[in-house]
Amino acid sequence: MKKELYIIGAGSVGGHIALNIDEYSDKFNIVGFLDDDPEKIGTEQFGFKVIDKVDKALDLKTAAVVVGIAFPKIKRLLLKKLASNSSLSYPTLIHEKAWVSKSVKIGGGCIIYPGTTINFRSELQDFVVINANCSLGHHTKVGRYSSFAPGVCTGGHTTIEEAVDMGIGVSTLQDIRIGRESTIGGQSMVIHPVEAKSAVAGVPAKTIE
Ligand SMILES: CC(=O)SCCNC(=O)CCNC(=O)[C@H](O)C(C)(C)COP(=O)(O)OP(=O)(O)OC[C@H]1O[C@@H](n2cnc3c(N)ncnc32)[C@H](O)[C@@H]1OP(=O)(O)O
Repeated sequence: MKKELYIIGAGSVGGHIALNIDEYSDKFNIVGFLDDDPEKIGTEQFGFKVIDKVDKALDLKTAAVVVGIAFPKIKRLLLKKLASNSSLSYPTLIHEKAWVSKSVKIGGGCIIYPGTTINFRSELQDFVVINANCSLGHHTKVGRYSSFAPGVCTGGHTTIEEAVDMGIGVSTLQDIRIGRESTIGGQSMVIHPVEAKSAVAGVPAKTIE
């Protein structure tokens, strides 16, 4: 029997999952969205109803939930709130056209979009979103809640800590560490370690104000 699946966030990530769930898994029936935007509640988005606010998930019993939100800090805040409902489960969704090497470890609640490749001995913690056409080099480590926009390429042994926002088309040199809660601007080439809670951009990536 298929399990009921709620999608949190009726935005671009949630919409992508709603429209393409059959390419991720045949184990779920989407019930609808939960979203805090009052203008969306009661409307239909991407073919499914926006049923209620996110808090509704606190009352659900044994449902599966996908957090369709890319912004790491919003994702983290929301998941900390939902942690009080221990009956929720968070499946990891990997698109059928992603390639994941043997020996890769992927935590719960992750979303891996099509076209992405993840090379050997990489590790993704919980609630990581990897958008389309990313290439994660061998031994890449990604901390929980971090998100990659499309086209991010990591060199081997890159370490990305918790809740990092990797902008569209970012690349990293091998052996780079990016500190927690940092933001990396689109199309940046990261060649030096990035301190926690900083914003860097450019080629090579430098701190921006
Ligand atoms: C499918 C999808 O749509 S996924 C989402 C795709 N979108 C992204 O990935 C967005 C990535 N975001 C960015 O690159 C943003 O510019 C950020 C987050 C790095 C910075 O945004 P803000 O904090 O608003 O910075 P702001 O626009 O004020 O720019 C600050 C300075 O950094 C520079 N800067 C900003 N982004 C970049 C960048 N990507 N590369 C080089 N320089 C940049 C600006 O030119 C500016 O420089 P100045 O002070 O000399 O004029």
